[in-house]
Amino acid sequence: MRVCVNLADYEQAAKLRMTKSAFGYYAAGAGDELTLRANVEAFQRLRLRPRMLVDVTQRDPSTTLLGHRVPMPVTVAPMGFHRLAHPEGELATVRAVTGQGLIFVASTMATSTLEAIAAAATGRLWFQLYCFRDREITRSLIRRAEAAGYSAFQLTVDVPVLGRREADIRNNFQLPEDCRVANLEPYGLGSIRGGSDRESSAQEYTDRLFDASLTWETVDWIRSQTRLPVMLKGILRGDDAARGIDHGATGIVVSNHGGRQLDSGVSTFEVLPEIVQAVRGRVPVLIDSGVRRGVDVVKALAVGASAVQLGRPVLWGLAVDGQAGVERVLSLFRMELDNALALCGCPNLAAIGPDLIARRFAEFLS
Ligand SMILES: Cc1cc2nc3c(=O)[nH]c(=O)nc-3n(C[C@H](O)[C@H](O)[C@H](O)COP(=O)(O)O)c2cc1C
Ligand SMILES: CC(C)CC(=O)C(=O)O
Repeated sequence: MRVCVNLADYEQAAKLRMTKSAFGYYAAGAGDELTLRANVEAFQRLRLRPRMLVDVTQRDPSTTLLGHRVPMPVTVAPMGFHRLAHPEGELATVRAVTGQGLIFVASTMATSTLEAIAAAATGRLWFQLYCFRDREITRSLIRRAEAAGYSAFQLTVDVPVLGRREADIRNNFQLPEDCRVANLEPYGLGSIRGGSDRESSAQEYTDRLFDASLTWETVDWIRSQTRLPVMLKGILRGDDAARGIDHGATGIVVSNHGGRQLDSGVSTFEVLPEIVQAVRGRVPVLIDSGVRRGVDVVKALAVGASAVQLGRPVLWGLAVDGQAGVERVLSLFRMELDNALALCGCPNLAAIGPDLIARRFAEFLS
């Protein structure tokens, strides 16, 4: 096998190892995948103005997120069904992520229970919450996550219904028999199979069970159920971010679900300035969707984000080599970040500021 030297190489290597249906589920965006592509392109378009003649022999990319010290401003985004990539699924991922001191965000749709993930972890965990029509299920998930030691929630607000992921429809995506929605098993909802043979079973499952009537009142209700911090994941507008803070959100995750929901929706990086401005430093702003290079972290922080969340590349590492594959993906990413910091003249994250951002030539002339 060719050596993987960046995260894109891991995607190619993972594709060779996975079934068409599983790879399609991980890789796909909604519709024409316009937003999926725009996410990566938005990061790529921004150019940086590196600062010279700064002593960068000592470099420290560490930071604090919700009161917890982390070695770099990167968390692993919540993603469902890790066992499609590797038999050890989320357990391998969480060992790799927390082993490097990073925060793992466990998905409601994990193929290991949140309790088993917590038992395998050696560090900080957050729990991603989907709100079910049956509020008792949602309440029970909150209780279980608290009891298992998770320290914050990310409430996902961008899935009132699932986006149309056409790869899944074409492949009639089903979870294999040995992959279960483990957290939902106690409520008799562990299987994602069946439905129409022209649809994705994930679509059928979410249509049946997820609460499409989610509103700001639901955010209040979730907050009333827990004393833990609740971040809102899936915010794409400054006014929604400000409103979220009014409703007690303790963090904003700028996300379009990796281009899997509204196709033609804005890329996350292009709306980051608007959201940073609306938040005014009151809570941390995280960004995901399209982060593929260490230098993207510098770009996000220069615009005012506190951290990024890494999505699909972690699954590619898992598919290629289980825990070791995830460790290697994270190490590569960290090396890229370290290199970018040094070359920008930033010995630490405090040195990253808006002055690093190059204005476009057209703006120069106007
Ligand atoms: C295979 C897959 C499964 C996902 N499952 C969830 C999920 O269960 N809950 C959630 O809030 N977001 C989910 N997401 C969205 C991610 O949390 C994140 O927003 C996205 O992957 C970031 O984009 P990127 O993959 O381009 O880095 C999923 C994404 C992928 C690719
Ligand atoms: C089954 C889905 C709801 C999981 C998810 O969030 C996704 O596939 O993007």
